[in-house]
Amino acid sequence: QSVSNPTFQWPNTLLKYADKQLFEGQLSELVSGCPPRENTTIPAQWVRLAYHDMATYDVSTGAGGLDASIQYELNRGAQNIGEGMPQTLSDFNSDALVTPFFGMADVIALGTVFAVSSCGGPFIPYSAGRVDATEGGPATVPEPQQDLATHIQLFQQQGFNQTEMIGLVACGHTLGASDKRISLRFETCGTLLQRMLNTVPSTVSLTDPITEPFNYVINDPLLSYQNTTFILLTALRVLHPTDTSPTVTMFWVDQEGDSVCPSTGCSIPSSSSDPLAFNEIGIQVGVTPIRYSFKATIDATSSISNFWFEVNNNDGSDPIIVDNGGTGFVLEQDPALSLFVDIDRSEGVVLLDSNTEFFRIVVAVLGDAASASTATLTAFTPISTATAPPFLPTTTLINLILDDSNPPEGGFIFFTGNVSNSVTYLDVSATVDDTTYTVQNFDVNAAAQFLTFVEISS
Ligand code: HEM
Repeated sequence: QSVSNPTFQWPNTLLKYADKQLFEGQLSELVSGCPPRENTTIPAQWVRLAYHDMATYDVSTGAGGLDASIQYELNRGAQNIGEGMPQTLSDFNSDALVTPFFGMADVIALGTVFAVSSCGGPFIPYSAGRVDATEGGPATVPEPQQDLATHIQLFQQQGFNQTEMIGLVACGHTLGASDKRISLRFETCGTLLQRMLNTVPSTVSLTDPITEPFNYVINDPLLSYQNTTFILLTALRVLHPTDTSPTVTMFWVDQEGDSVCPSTGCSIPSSSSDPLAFNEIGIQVGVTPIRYSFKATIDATSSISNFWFEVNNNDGSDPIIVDNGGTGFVLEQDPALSLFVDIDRSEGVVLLDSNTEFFRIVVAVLGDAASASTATLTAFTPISTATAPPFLPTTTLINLILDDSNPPEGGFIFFTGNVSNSVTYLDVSATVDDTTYTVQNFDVNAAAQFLTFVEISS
């Protein structure tokens, strides 16, 4: 039995994150088992919020739709009444899921996928890429005292005909306080709810729907410069039936020039293999995700141009080459090897007195000490500390300083700066003489598990 799930083409930060949240993410735990809250259920509150957010869509102008404008629309009397609305947004805020490329609107849609599934409804194929509004939309949520003609007209404006309206209302309302969950299983519920979630402003384009976890997803490589070598950390998520025990090998070739790798490439076996936990949606797929980790030591002079993997199922079948659709996983000199967060030189710091933690980030930049150079971090914090919606992430610009404790070495200079442990993503930028290098969407959580933590008591 072979697994033939869709192929993931790296790098695609949005798709990779969407796959991870859909099949491994913890948001699903908040609605596991269709739990009650107040006189209703959490899933019902999440789905109602998604509909009310989407209900601003106007098919004639292409404006509105699922865009998180609901964050600014909660003071509209009858339309968005109820504690379930701010509570739902608070659930989403506290899960720290938004990123610079995945906003609250994508979280609202993801929440509906989990909510519907947890109450016995169908799996809704998930697309990401929504764009968050910065203000409220028109007040076009249908109200119960309006007549049928008004409801029909409002749904038409939202892109749904009369039959679809009846279907969508039925699918949504079986999630509420009443216990008639049966109609969620209507075949059409999945289709109608998917359309509801994918009703977005006409200027927005969504990813193709994700229906299954991708085969072979790699972790973005993490680098460190150490004593004439690059240390490269990466990992490959492999899905396989439980009756095989594959071995996975990483290969790479160097930059043209001084070759130290044989013509077949340098290679190393995985340093560890660990089962990954899929969430309730992921488990339904029925395969075991395993993460194979790699730590490659690469001669810094011959360097690396691309890498790939060989998955051997050890069952007599030919090994599977995982090479990103033929190109390999390419590391360009600029920016990947010219500017990187140095994972071994960076560290976690625990302040024992206050029991707080922060990260001391060290950035390696190609250049010599005499170069005129500056470096900055843009730090992204997903969780808002606001007590009521809108819950908005914050970004902070941090000027880095030359790092005394990491003097220039191997053609690199090292900058440092501290970021709070509530930061999840970093953009890094450095200018050396007249050259600017930038790295976007560095995943702090993914890096944090490789950091050394030091404890200090002042
Ligand atoms: C003519 C259109 C609609 C009208 C007039 C309407 C009206 C209402 C009203 C009055 C409530 C009770 C709110 C409360 O007091 O908590 C409600 C609940 C709900 N509605 Fe709608 N609705 C409409 C369409 C939809 C659609 C299309 C969906 C989703 C697909 C939806 C999903 C829900 C859910 C899940 C609840 C239960 C919320 C909870 O129990 O907290 N509704 N709706």
